[in-house]
Amino acid sequence: MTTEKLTIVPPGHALSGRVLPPGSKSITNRALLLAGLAQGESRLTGALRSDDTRYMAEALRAMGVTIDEPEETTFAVTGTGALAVPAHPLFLGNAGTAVRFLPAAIAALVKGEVIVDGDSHMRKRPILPLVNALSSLGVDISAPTGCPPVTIRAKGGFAADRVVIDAGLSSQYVSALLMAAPLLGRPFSVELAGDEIGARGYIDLTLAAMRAFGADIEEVSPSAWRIRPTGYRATGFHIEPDASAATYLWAAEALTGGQIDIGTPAADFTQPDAKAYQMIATFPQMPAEIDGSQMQDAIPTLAVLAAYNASPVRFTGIANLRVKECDRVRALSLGLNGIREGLAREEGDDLIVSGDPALSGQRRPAEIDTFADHRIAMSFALAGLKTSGITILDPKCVGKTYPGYWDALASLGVRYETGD
Ligand SMILES: O=C(O)C1=C[C@@H](OP(=O)(O)O)[C@@H](O)[C@H](O)C1
Ligand SMILES: C=C(OP(=O)(O)O)C(=O)O
Repeated sequence: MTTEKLTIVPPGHALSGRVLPPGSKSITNRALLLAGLAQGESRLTGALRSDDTRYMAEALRAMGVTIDEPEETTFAVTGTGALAVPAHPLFLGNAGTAVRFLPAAIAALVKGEVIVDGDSHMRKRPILPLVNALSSLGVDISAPTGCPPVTIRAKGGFAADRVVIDAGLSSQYVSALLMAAPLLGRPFSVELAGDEIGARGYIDLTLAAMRAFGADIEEVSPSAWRIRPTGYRATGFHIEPDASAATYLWAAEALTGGQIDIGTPAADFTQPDAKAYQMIATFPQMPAEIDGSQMQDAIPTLAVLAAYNASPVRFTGIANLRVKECDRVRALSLGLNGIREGLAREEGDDLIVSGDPALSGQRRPAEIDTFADHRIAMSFALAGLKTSGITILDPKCVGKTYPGYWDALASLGVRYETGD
């Protein structure tokens, strides 16, 4: 996909067929890291190959981990139980999982200076709560802007055995500290500063992956964990398909009245975004209010679907969508209002989508600014299934988590006009 823009041609028929979403980004990047921290060879199957997982794999390679890619969806990872000082700053694009997970593991294992950096979007995504938590553990770490780049002068361990972390902005800070904990020489406790945590399900994904690689975790309370210093054990690990990617296929099915077999029942996913399936199933009678706090990455999908719903939908609990790959609340309201003025409005951090089934079959030329955000591109493509004239700018940004997205829709009969 080298084209600058892509106009979706509404297929005019129900989308039916079989499309298997790629492996989970969240689980692949956890598994790559944990396998890289273990001694010996781990074989990761069902894995995602995309920009985000490439950045994680390249960073681990730069620190001495051997990673082979024998098949399209398999990584063979051989770790030594140690991480070397990389020769260059680690450039991690806009991969939140890599940028947030790596500094804690580096602080725990590396002896030397490491710079963790990302692209211009990542340089606007906050990391200060994690930096402050690591500082409180005696780690020499700085991020002058509160966002990457982050400089860690690592001493290979922490000076305390308990950390309190504020996860209001991102659960990834908690996951980072949890995954570093088994590497320390003594038991370590991770506690949340408040009860409020969006995306709690991602912490459960972290705990499950850690346990699969041999970690011993006691859940002291719903917001506190005690982890024994076991290190990690190399293992074979299968990664389930990506639930956030699945939401586009579920929504395409609901919008067009089709039947798309994604190969995995919604109830079988362990990722938080699978909860969106129930919401999508209510279309075109979606609820008047949807709390997005526990299925954040599915909100762009649900918001574009809501544009075709019979009644308005208010999305709440989505404040931290403003600090994702872009300000998603703004990108959604701009894109929806670009399709039809008044289709969406922001109220504080809530997004209200008015719902206009008459958009189906209309021609509404609109160029959707994706702000290089894969989820904005993938969700607005759904509008293009029903309304003609929807043009997605920078369509290749889907490579962050779903490089095969445009081909997947094409395999269901969707056609495109390119703007080149
Ligand atoms: O831990 C993870 O794998 C993720 C956690 C969520 O981010 P936040 O914790 O920053 O909300 C989610 O949006 C992101 O796509 C993946
Ligand atoms: C927020 C996302 O990604 P990350 O934080 O991992 O960059 C996402 O994939 O929607």
